[in-house]
Amino acid sequence: MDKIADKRDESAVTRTVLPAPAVLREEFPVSAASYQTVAQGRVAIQRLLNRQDSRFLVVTGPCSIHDPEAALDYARRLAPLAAQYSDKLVILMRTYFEKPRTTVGWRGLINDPHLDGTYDMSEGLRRARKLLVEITELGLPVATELLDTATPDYFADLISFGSIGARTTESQPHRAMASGMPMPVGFKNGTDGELQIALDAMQSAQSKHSYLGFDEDGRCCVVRTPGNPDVCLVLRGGKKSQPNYDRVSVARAVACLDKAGLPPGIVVDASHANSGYDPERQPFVAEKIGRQRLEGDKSLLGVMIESNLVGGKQSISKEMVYGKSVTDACLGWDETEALLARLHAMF
Ligand SMILES: O=C[C@H](O)[C@H](O)COP(=O)(O)O
Ligand SMILES: C=C(OP(=O)(O)O)C(=O)O
Repeated sequence: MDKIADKRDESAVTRTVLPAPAVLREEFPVSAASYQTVAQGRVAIQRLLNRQDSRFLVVTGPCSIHDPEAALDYARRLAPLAAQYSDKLVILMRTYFEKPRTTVGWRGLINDPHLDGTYDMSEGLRRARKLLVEITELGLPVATELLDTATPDYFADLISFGSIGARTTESQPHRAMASGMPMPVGFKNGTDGELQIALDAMQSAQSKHSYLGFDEDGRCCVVRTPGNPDVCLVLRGGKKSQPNYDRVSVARAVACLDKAGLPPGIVVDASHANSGYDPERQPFVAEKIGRQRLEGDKSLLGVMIESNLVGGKQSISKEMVYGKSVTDACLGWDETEALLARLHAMF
């Protein structure tokens, strides 16, 4: 009998060992100030989810962080506003270090911190953790997308709100990972606008799971989770320019949550398909959500904004503009500051 020729070259796959999570946690420990910020951020969101707090949630920051210095600059501008508006708004900074791509492209600071295809993930994880410590020390809580199921081991202790993205909401490993996260987690509807996968994900994440993961020393282990009671739905629109934040879409989402026995908490991503990928439309969407909420739709907990120091986006090159997105186009700082003031005045 002919032998089946196996033409795969297994030596073509290489592996580089990373520092264990415990090593980075020791290198960049959580200070007392950071601990307090993270805990207060988590409690604030839990209270919004449980209707014990009627403030409006605003998660704002870069689509992706590629320059920690610019991100810290953004945080230093946002932190005083978050404190100033804290009577009516719960403001978190969007600190996204991992990017899911439709096909291929730069995958974020953790994956490729030098933006040159060298994939120095050890440095990427260090930069991400260091920045999270620095931002939370300013008293500003942060939100991030939990994209790779292993990376939260390196920084979950610094995050107040996690998000599972449109491309991974249907993934079993992400649901299981979210079920053990120590912070509230929002699940996005699918890129095609499908809500059901997010509802299923919320139900799954509320349950206990056991899955293959890692301990703080990086050893492979069975991770057993208690289930995460603090979950919500994030509406991000469907294909390209198909928004789902209008009254009818929100009412439909609330009815679906109710039918599934899930809490009626909804956050609206004012970017992506909800703004037709036009960053200048985000204020319109965010203010519309604010008005819908004021007019009685209490299921609307708040909004997410993609914003940076400079509006728009740029390609990765040798001469990049400071504070400008290298992934989706963002709203500029001045417009963001004005939007926050208007949202504060609205409530
Ligand atoms: O928020 C970011 C992007 O929309 C997401 O990473 C997909 O980007 P892409 O379609 O450019 O790959
Ligand atoms: C990738 C993102 O969003 P979505 O999953 O909705 O595409 C994001 O918010 O960075």
